[in-house]
Formats: sequence, structure tokens, C-alpha cells
Amino acid sequence: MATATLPAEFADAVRDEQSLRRFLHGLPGVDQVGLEQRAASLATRSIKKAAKLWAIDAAIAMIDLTTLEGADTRGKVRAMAAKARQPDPGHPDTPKVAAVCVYPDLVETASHALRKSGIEVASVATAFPSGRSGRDVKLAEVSLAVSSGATEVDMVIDRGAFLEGRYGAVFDEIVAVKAACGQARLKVILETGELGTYDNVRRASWLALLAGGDFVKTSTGKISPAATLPVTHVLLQAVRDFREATGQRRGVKPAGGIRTTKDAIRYLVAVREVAGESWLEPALFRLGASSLLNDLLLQRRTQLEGHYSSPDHLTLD
Ligand SMILES: O=C[C@H](O)COP(=O)(O)O
Repeated sequence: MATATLPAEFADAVRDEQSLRRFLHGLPGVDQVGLEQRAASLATRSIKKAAKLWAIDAAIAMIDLTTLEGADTRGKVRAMAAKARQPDPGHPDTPKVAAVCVYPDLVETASHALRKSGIEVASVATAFPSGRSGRDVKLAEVSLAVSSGATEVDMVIDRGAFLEGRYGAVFDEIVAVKAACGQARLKVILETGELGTYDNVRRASWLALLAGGDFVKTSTGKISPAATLPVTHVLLQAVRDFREATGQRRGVKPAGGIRTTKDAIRYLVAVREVAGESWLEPALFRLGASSLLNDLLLQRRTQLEGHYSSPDHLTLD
């Protein structure tokens, strides 16, 4: 197996396929009932009015504004980039989003449209969303994205290999992609809706962290279920425990199906309660979403203006 830069205590776990399997299957099992109850009870927590505007602004600043459609055009990406820079021209104090996320062939357009904005350019890669292609093709795609200006790469893991128990192959692929990323941040999409169990989600999270992923991300947004609160709890527990064990902080990105301010705030509450308040920053937490920003902007206007605001003044998501 390839090697990742790891603290000594984990060097043994990734020595070979057998050690990795032993490590991943030695992780504590997830208590499904306890996990789902805790996620549900945190989801009902209400937040005070004063905190709501803070939470809305925090959520906006942590969005990876995404378009991943076959029908995407350069014009659509330019319009998204303009919205990413200034989400609500009627309220210029509205924060910018964290990143714009596109397919590799649109990175150049996004990068040009976002220059000097401080907004990251994220590209999906490694045969997104299925992950079904050869290693060389996947790495070539990562190189295309990075050489076109991507500052972040959202790769998908090989779920087939993972479900066959070929953990070494998944690990090696993440290590190779990380190397191809150079300075770009690597987010590792687990596609949790295909992993079957919370135990598998925990194993996949640790595998991605051990292999050098900067973020673990729930979903592509292309299958159902996509992001859920319980699954996000498992990812947050993994980065929290990884930090305790190694001193290294990694990020979490739920993505897929997050559409409302209420949902976004539930995720922020989960981050605070599971990983801790220090994770509430764009370097460590993102919300991957194609259709969330407008609801946050409407709720923000409602908070500021004291009455419901019509969506007519906002461009479409
Ligand atoms: O990575 C982000 C997802 O593809 C977005 O999914 P969504 O369109 O359900 O928001």
C-alpha cells in the first residue's frame, strides 16, 4: 500500500491491507438507535432570534455553491460566480460563500470569474459521481481540474472496492489523488447512501482521514439518501476523534438535499454539539448545496427587515 503522512501511532494501521482491515473493523460499532435519537433530539433544538442571524451568515459563508448538471453552461457558472461574490446586492454586507463547485471542464470559467474574490474553486473528480473508471483516467481528471485553477478537489471513493472489503485499493487511490492535488484541498466523498450501515460510514471516514483527505463529505447529491443528520454525526465524530488521536483537524461536508435554512441550522447545531464550536468555520465545515442559498437570503432579509421578503428580488438558485 502507498503511504500517507501520518503520525507514528497510525503508521501500523496502514502498513498493509490486513492491518488496515483490522484497524477499521476494530473501530467501535455505531449504536444506531442512540445515534438516531441524538440526531433527532438536537434537530428540535431552537435557537434564539439574536443567534439566528449569526447562524444564517455562518451558513452562507460555509456554502459550496454547486452546479453539477450535464446541462451546465459557462454562462450559468459565471452567473453563479457573481452570486457567490455578492449573494444579495440589496444587502451588500451579506457574506460571500466559501466555494463554487463545478465539473472539471468548467473550472477554468469559474476560476476566471472568481479571481481575486477569495472564493475557492472546487471541482468534482475521479469519475464523479459513480467513481467507475481506471486510476489513470481519474488522476488525469484531477490534474485537469488543478491545472485549470481548482483550489479544492471533491473526489468520490471507489464504493465497489470498499464494499468488497478492498480497503487498500480505496486507500491507495485517495493517497494518489491527494498527491495529484498538490496544494489543492481534498474532499473525499464517501457516498454514504451506498455504504449500507453506519459502521461502514465510520470505517470509510477513518479510511479517508488516514489516507490524507482534508475533508470527509457525505454524498454526491446524485443518489438518495444523500446527506442526513445521523450520517453527518458519524463524520463529525470521526474528525473529532481523529483530532484527539493525532492533533490534526480535518473538515466535514454534508452535501445533497440540503435546501432550507432550518436544515442548514440543524447541521450547524450538530457541528457544535458533536465536534465543537471551533469546527464552525469554512476551513473545517461546508454545506454542499445547489439550492440552499436563496432560502438563507430570504430568511436573512426577514430577520433584518422584520417582515417576510419576496423571492422576486433574488436571482434563481
Ligand atoms: O456536492 C453537492 C451536491 O451535489 C449538491 O446536491 P443538491 O443539488 O442536492 O444540493
